[in-house]
Amino acid sequence: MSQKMLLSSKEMNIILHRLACQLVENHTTFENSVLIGIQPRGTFLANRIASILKEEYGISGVKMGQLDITFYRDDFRRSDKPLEANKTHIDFVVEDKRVIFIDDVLYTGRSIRAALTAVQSFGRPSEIELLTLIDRRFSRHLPIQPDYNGRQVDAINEEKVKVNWKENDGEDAVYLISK
Ligand SMILES: O=P(O)(O)OC[C@H]1O[C@H](OP(=O)(O)OP(=O)(O)O)[C@H](O)[C@@H]1O
Ligand SMILES: O=c1cc[nH]c(=O)[nH]1
Repeated sequence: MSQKMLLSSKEMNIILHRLACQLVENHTTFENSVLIGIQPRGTFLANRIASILKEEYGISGVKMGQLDITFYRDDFRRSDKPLEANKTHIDFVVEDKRVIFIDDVLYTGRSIRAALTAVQSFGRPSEIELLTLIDRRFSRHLPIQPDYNGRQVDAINEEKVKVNWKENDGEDAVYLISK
């Protein structure tokens, strides 16, 4: 196995600030907008974006949720590894809200397809956008694209993009892992 760094901590930081800035451009005060991190790894990105909104733009109290999609995946019965469900925590209704899904990597699009189904239990949003740190373009199985994206990555199916977060993995970095 070999790994190559795609983004350093410094580069990630620049991208995170740009993504937060693009959100502010579109959502201004976030009065009617909510952030939903896709479990598990999208929640780290959602927390970082929320911190930047607060620290850089003074936008605090943005509604934040975490959505687990495990049992909404179309391939969950095919999984050969034990399923590990995470917590869904959405303590607000999404009815008529502008929802922003946040995930670290967009690959086939199946996780986001599952999230679109899962979120319906919490109401009918007026719109749903997608923010991702890494878009593995040319790998999609479904017509799903990010509205806000950090970096496009071209990788073959045998490779994996791994996003590390300081609070979980001890460092901020993105790696391309070849098996
Ligand atoms: O567009 P997709 O093909 O659905 O891939 C994207 C998803 O893949 C990753 O999670 P994964 O299910 O690989 O879990 P893990 O890497 O945290 O084990 C990542 O955090 C995204 O949620
Ligand atoms: O490269 C990939 C593909 C799916 N999910 C990841 O986290 N990385």
